[in-house]
Order: sequence, then structure tokens, then C-alpha cells
Amino acid sequence: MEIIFGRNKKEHLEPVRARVTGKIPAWLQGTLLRNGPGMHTVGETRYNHWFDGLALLHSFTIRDGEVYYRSKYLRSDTYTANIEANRIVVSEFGTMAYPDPCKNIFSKAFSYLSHTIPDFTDNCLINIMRCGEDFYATTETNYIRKINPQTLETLEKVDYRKYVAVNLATSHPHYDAAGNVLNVGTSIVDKGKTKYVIFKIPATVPGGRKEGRSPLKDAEVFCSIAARSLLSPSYYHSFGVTENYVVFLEQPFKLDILKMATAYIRGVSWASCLAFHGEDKTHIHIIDRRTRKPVLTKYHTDPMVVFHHVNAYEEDGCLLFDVIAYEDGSLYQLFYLANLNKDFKENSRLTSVPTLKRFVLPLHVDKNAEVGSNLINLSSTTARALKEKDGQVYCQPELLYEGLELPRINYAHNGKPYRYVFAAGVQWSPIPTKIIKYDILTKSSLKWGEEHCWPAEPLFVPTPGAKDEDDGIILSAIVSTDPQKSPFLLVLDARTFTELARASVDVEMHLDIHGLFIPDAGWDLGKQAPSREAPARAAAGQAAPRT
Ligand SMILES: CC1=C(/C=C/C(C)=C/C=C/C(C)=C/C=O)C(C)(C)CCC1
Ligand SMILES: [Fe+2]
Repeated sequence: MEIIFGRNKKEHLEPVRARVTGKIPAWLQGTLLRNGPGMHTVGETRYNHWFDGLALLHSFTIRDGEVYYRSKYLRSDTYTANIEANRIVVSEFGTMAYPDPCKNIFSKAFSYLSHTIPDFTDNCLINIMRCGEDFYATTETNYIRKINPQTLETLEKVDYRKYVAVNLATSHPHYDAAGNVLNVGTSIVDKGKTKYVIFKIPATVPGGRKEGRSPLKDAEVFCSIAARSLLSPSYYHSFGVTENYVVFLEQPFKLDILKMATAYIRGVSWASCLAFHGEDKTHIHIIDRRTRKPVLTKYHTDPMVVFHHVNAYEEDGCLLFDVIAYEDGSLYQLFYLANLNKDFKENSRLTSVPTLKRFVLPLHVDKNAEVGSNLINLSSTTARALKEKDGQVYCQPELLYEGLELPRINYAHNGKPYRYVFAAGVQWSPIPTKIIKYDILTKSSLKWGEEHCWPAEPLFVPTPGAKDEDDGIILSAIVSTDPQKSPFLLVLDARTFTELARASVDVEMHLDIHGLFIPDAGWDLGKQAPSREAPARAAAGQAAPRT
């Protein structure tokens, strides 16, 4: 396990040609670009948590049946400062770092004070976001880093705070058909208020985007929701959208702002400022995208922790949304490297199984409905919504499937009725051992798995001109715990889940987190969410415009 989690991975700046077995469909041309932590020690110092590792971008360029692999560390300010100092000098999720070893009492006091309002890391290791023609590496702080998706070079550092007042923002934005980005962030104690801010970044602007102008300059606040508590806003990792609504969960997994403000002085990490409050409810906020206002009905459900929303849509006056839910916040605990590297089987046992749950909310609550009555009358689900005496609605989900994470869908169905969830299958540990296709209609599943293989998040790419939701392929980077077996890019037929091809690369590959597929130009872009209008000029072979 040490090899997979603990050992620093090398960069491969020049494309490495993979050994392809099987046949990659001729139409599949483009680049799978992914992100994840690749370096966990700097000099003599070591990060505590897997999410702390320095971002390593990697890509698989698929052209005419061949695959080329590259990887490069994100040259974040964090990376540069650490490498220059030859030790960890920037704090991450699970590691608090002390930049200047304080020499005397005065500089010590100054150093502490200057950290009261922390400047977060730009080690953007979680995902890749597309804004029009631009691509960014993302994490959950106020920083994102523009990258060149072809060369994996790091470009400018963008501070969300210059454009919208957020201190944190998710790594899971949504895209509409035109490529406009919708995201949620938290504005902490700004002018005496803590808010969840939904913001929009337009893919294009009237008259066209001027060369070098950041799309962020045209970002706007779509709606904001006051946090229930000024000093303990909820932590969230994603959100949901339907055609007319945004779904935001204010869950009882909270950040303690006072603890954060004193973390540096106390020598503890940001992670220690997060806590699950099993005594609280989960509040479900629904925002009407037409009025940009929250709907008035108050919906809630039992305490739970959700990292990934799967999809959401409207049907017969109801809003359905699917999430991977946990009973508590223990998941992030399992990713401490001390747990992952030694006694792996013992230390990384899931105490709460990630479960696909469907929630159904009535969009209009009948005033005359009796207290205690179920307001949902959809034959397709057993999910219920019970009217309470104060007019609030208590939502009871339908349990769909246990043991899956890192969900993806055919994004052309995002916000719309859909049938298939593609995900990583997890059993006793949070490390995936299978790839799963779950059919919500028939409640059946297909699986892919191989001995010693750990699959990454499976990504769906539709066949050009596809009509069926599962007409396409699944791409997943697979790393192996068997040192004799090279990592590979797996290509599955998304309909049957049979292997079409694999492209093995003789490198030590890191376990990544999230990413996206950038089709080469000239595709049927109408089928290629997120962007239907902007041609994928940044795909391999045609470099993104550099600024
Ligand atoms: C640095 C930092 C944070 C980092 C969070 C990270 C890095 C979360 C990663 C989550 C992942 C990878 C989830 C996968 O499902 C917080 C807590 C937002 C708060 C302030 C500073
Ligand atoms: Fe995620």
C-alpha cells in the first residue's frame, strides 16, 4: 500500500506510448485529463492525509487507436514554495505547516496573527473545470489554477474572491448546454454574515471573449442562502441541478470557524475543524433558477453526509435527486496516510457504507393535505415526503444501492430524467475494487473488476450521434497493487460492460480523484456536454490559447 499511497510519483513530461490490446473505437479521439495527489513527502517532511498531496495532473490522449500518457505536477505557489524550502511550508486539509521557523517571541506572535484569517492553499488536486475555452485545476479553497490541457503546464492563479465573495468553492461545478458554469461557494463572516453563494461563470460573453480575458471577470452571483449559523457553516463537496432548480444540502457536517481561526496557533489541521453533528437535521434547499430565489417550503431529512450528488430532475410536480449518502462524517478519517499505509485492512474499514439514495420533494405542497400524509405519488419510487404540522416537509429517501462512490452519468442527462449511474464499487474500504453500472429502472447492475486492480472514477463518453443513454464507452484509469502489472486505461462498452480495449503504460501511476474528457475538435458537439457551442479547441493537437 505504501507504494500506492505514500511514494512520490515521477512526472512524465514527454508522451509515453501505451501498449494497446483490444480495439479502441475509431470515433474515440481526445484527451482524458485527470487530477489527484502525487507527492506526499517533501524533503524530510510528510503530509498526514491523502488529500494533502501535491496535485499531479495526468492525461491519456487517444488518437487513431493509440494512447499517449503524460503527467506533470501542478506548479502551484504551494508546490514552488515547498520545493524551494525542501519541506512542507503550506498548510493543507490534514497538515498544518509553519512557514518560518520562528526565531524570537516577536516574530512568533506576528506569524501567528497573520494566520488568523488563513490564506488557503492553491494546491488544486481534486478536479478539472472547464470555463469556455479555458481549463482549471480545482480544489475547495478560493484558488483555482489555469492549466494548458495539452502540455499540462500551469498558467495563472485565479482567486475567486476577486470576482465573487467566496472563501471556499466546490470542485464539482455544473455546466449547462452552452458551457456556462454554475458553482456554489461559502462566504465566511463577510460583513457579519455567512452565506452559501451560488455563482455563474459564463462560457462566452456578448461580442466574444477578448484574448486573455478571464471568464471569471464575468462571473455573477446567482443567489445566496444565509447559513443557519454564522460560525458553523456546513461543509459540502457538490450540489445538484434540474432544469429549473438547484439542490443544495445544508448538512450536519460543519466547519467550525472559530476553530479554524485558532488552528494555526493550536497546531492542528483544517480537518480537525470539521465535525459531524448527529443531533442535527439535514436541510434541503431548493432554489428556483427562474426567479433566482429559494422556494419557500422548508424540506428536511435525517442527519447524513453527502459528498457526491449523482443527478436530479423534475417529474410530475416533484423534484427527484440522487446522492451517495453516509451516516456520518467518518469517510475523510480513513484517508489519513497512517491508516492507509500500515494495517490497511484493519484501519480503512468503512463504518458507514456509501449508499445511493433517492429523495423526492413535492414542488407544491397542498395546503389541505393532512399532517403526516405522504405528498409523493410517483409509482417509480418508494421515497416519501411527509407533511409536518408547521408546514415543513420531512423527506424519507428510497435506498437504491449500497457500496458505490465517485458517481458519473451521461452528462447529456444532467438535470433530466436518466436511468444509469456509473460508479466505483467499494466494499469494506473506501478504495474502489470494481466499476459498476447501476440501472435505476430495473434495479440491476453490471460490474467490471480484476484481481489487484483499483479503478479510478469511471467516465462516460457518448458515441457520436448516440440516441440511447448508455450508447458510449467508459474510461477508467486502473492502478494495480501487483508490482508485476502495469497500470492501464480501461475502455469498456458502456452498454454491456465488456472490455473493448486497455492501454497499459509502464509508469508508476498515482491514484487520481476526478477529471474530464476533452474530445478532439470536429466531433458532433451537440452530444458532447458540457459544451455544445464552444468547439473543443483545447483538445490534444491544438493547444489552448495561451494567455
Ligand atoms: C485545504 C482546505 C480544505 C480542503 C479540502 C479538501 C482538499 C477536500 C477534498 C475532498 C475530496 C478529495 C473528496 C472526495 O470525494 C477545506 C476543508 C475546504 C477547508 C479549508 C482548507
Ligand atoms: Fe468529488
